[in-house]
Amino acid sequence: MANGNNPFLMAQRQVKSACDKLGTEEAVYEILKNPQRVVEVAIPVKMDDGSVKTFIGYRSQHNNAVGPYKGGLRFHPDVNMDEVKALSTWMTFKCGVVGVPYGGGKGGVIVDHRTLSEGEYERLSRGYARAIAPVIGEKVDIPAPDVGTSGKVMAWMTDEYERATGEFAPGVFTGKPVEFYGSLGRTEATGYGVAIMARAAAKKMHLPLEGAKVAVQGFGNVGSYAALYISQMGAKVVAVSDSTCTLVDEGGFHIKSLMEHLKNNDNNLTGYAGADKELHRDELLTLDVDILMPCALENQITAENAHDIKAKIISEGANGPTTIEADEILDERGVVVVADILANAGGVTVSYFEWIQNLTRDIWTFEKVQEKQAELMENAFAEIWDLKEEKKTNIRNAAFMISIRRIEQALRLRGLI
Ligand SMILES: NC(=O)C1=CN([C@@H]2O[C@H](COP(=O)(O)OP(=O)(O)OC[C@H]3O[C@@H](n4cnc5c(N)ncnc54)[C@H](OP(=O)(O)O)[C@@H]3O)[C@@H](O)[C@H]2O)C=CC1
Ligand SMILES: O=C(O)CCC(=O)C(=O)O
Repeated sequence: MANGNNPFLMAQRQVKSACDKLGTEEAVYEILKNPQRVVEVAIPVKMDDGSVKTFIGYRSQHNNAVGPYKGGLRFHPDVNMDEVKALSTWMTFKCGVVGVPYGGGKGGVIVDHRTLSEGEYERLSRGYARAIAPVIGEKVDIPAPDVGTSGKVMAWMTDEYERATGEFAPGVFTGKPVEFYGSLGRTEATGYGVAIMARAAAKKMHLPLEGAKVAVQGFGNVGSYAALYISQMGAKVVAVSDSTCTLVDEGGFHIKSLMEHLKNNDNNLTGYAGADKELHRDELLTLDVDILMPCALENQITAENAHDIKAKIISEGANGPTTIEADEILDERGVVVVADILANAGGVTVSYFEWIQNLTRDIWTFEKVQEKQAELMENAFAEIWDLKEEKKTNIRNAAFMISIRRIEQALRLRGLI
């Protein structure tokens, strides 16, 4: 990994730049530049063939001045300590952007879960939950799904945590299945938010959403629902991709048919009969569209391809999809980038709603969840847009600035600065 594309260095530069623009005292960056704790665990798993394999996992707890650590768990072969540290840093500022009372955390395991049987996947998930049980808790650190994990994994982990501690603690993980203390609207939440943020940016730019062309990179939890909701808002999703290919349909995809195809095709987009053509997966980013939604992994939009991006709006479903150099190029070219810590904050927002329901034993309707999510994110967008205009900066910097102001207050009131 080139140093410039190390996500943790990138996260630190983003925080520093916003602290400088705000003129905060040095102690603020000094505290926020590193996670408070990073735990590495080795998880032995009995494999189906009788052998034992040890997997390495992490949990990074960035800052808890505002509230318990909060953030997802990633199962992916490229997981590493710096990535987890970066993702936990972004979580702290994401929670500050939408004003939910959490700090940032993130975890991961180095594994390609698709190579595991269902039983091995469950034993690994349970092993990870047991390993981090001493450092998490309903009011300490609350993990959630990310790449390679899902509601099913959160249910296994909640059960394992409860067995390990002897407590009934449904609020220790969020993103659980609705039938197992999950919240209606959590599965859809991140993608829904990415679509709402694209719509808010389009309105500011006087770009009619009706018929606007959209490309969505990554068709997992975030990408598929971002595609579904933006198409329901009137836009035309003309390209989607996953790690196997890019599919193009100039007439606009029927998103629910694509989601159905995935279920019947080993979770791969390739081979979908309803597409005009199939391209290499990376070709999606530079297609001639109005809105681009990167919903896969970090470092996708770089100095190498930023000049070729045709979209006028980018709504970042993924964490860290745009490098700092690419951000500068996009800024110069007038492309509006709705930054990850705002665009994908719908997930943690509805995780917060799930947690409230768990702690109070309440159950909210789908409509209530979506209405409250939309209101919270639209208000955050409006506040950040106004600050961006006032300070003549971009959305990312303004989002970090608003968040840092909130965290700085908590640090001060706790007597840490
Ligand atoms: N889940 C959530 O609530 C939240 C997730 N995020 C972020 O959103 C992003 C996606 O997460 P999520 O949807 O949960 O993960 P999933 O595992 O559900 O989906 C990931 C998707 O990205 C695809 N993908 C992987 N590599 C590439 C690539 N190089 N080009 C194109 N597609 C690729 C995968 O394809 P394949 O299946 O073929 O591997 C899959 O379709 C991550 O950055 C995550 O951190 C942010 C906020 C909340
Ligand atoms: O739902 C959550 O708590 C966190 C989701 C997440 O990992 C993220 O926003 O990147």
